[in-house]
Amino acid sequence: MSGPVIRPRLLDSTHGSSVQGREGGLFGIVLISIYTSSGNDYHAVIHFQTGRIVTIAIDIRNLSFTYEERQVLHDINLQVHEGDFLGIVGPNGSGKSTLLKLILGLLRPGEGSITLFGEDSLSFTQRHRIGYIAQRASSVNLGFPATVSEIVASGLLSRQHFLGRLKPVHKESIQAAIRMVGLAPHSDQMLGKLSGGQQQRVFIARALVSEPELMIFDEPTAGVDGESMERFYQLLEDLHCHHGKTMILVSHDIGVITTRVNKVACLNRELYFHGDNLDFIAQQESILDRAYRHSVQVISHGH
Ligand SMILES: Nc1ncnc2c1ncn2[C@@H]1O[C@H](COP(=O)(O)OP(=O)(O)OP(=O)(O)O)[C@@H](O)[C@H]1O
Repeated sequence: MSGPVIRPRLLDSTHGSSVQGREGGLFGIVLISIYTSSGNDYHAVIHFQTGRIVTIAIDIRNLSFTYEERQVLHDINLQVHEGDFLGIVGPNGSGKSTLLKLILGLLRPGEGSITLFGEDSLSFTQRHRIGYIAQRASSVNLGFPATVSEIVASGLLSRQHFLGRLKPVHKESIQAAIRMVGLAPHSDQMLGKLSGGQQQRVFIARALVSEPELMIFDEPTAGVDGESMERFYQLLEDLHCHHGKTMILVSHDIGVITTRVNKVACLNRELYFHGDNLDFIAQQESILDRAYRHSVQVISHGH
């Protein structure tokens, strides 16, 4: 039998890593901790079926958060594994965006901790590993006079590149990101001339250009028409299945959550469910009933 595949960034021999194992017993997974001489403590899981070691991209432990005097997140424990496509669902005001802001290091946890690829979220320095796509309408001024290529190029700023000094390799990355989202014929067009669905894909290309491993989408289809939405979800599936991206998608649309993602988290201040989408579907009624406190209105578009 061939041994587990160990990804180089997980076990960096220059750090003199060692691996300790502990049987988890759940779903044929062994939890391991990898201690490095640099002091990082990476957590990972070994999947017996595939023999792969999978990094825990996000590790949220005992997280609580309060705005002024109002607690909006209480004792959240959640792990996102490399390769997950996690859908986060919950009613209005249930803390979904707040959770994303905490993951992105924009807010400080009141209690508990968030670890991104083994580093504390507040001191995380490898921002290019995470792509964030906000709600389209609120993210930029759509009248801003810039072409698709220029908007996508701005995604390289997080890696300290400057537009005037783009090297051929960066220009190729920009065009590759534009091709990936199917907008090659529009690369020189002004953003404001594109449809809502196309504009959304420009923002995805902007996030893709720094080659993130983890992509986070906050209500990405708000204001996007049905046909564009279908194309948009096909793109997400492609990024997940064929480009190996780890994905988090916040959506009110429970129909999308259950059919497009492979993991679901149901949030309303507390975490009411976290697990496989098929398990969520099987228990959906009782989970939503508890989480939405009997005021549930399930929006399903039957994708
Ligand atoms: N900066 C802030 N200061 C005070 N309260 C806030 C702030 N931001 C959000 N809140 C409150 O915290 C709660 C959670 O908000 P959050 O935006 O995280 O929820 P959400 O689940 O993303 O909601 P929606 O689905 O409507 O976007 C809400 O009651 C909101 O009014």
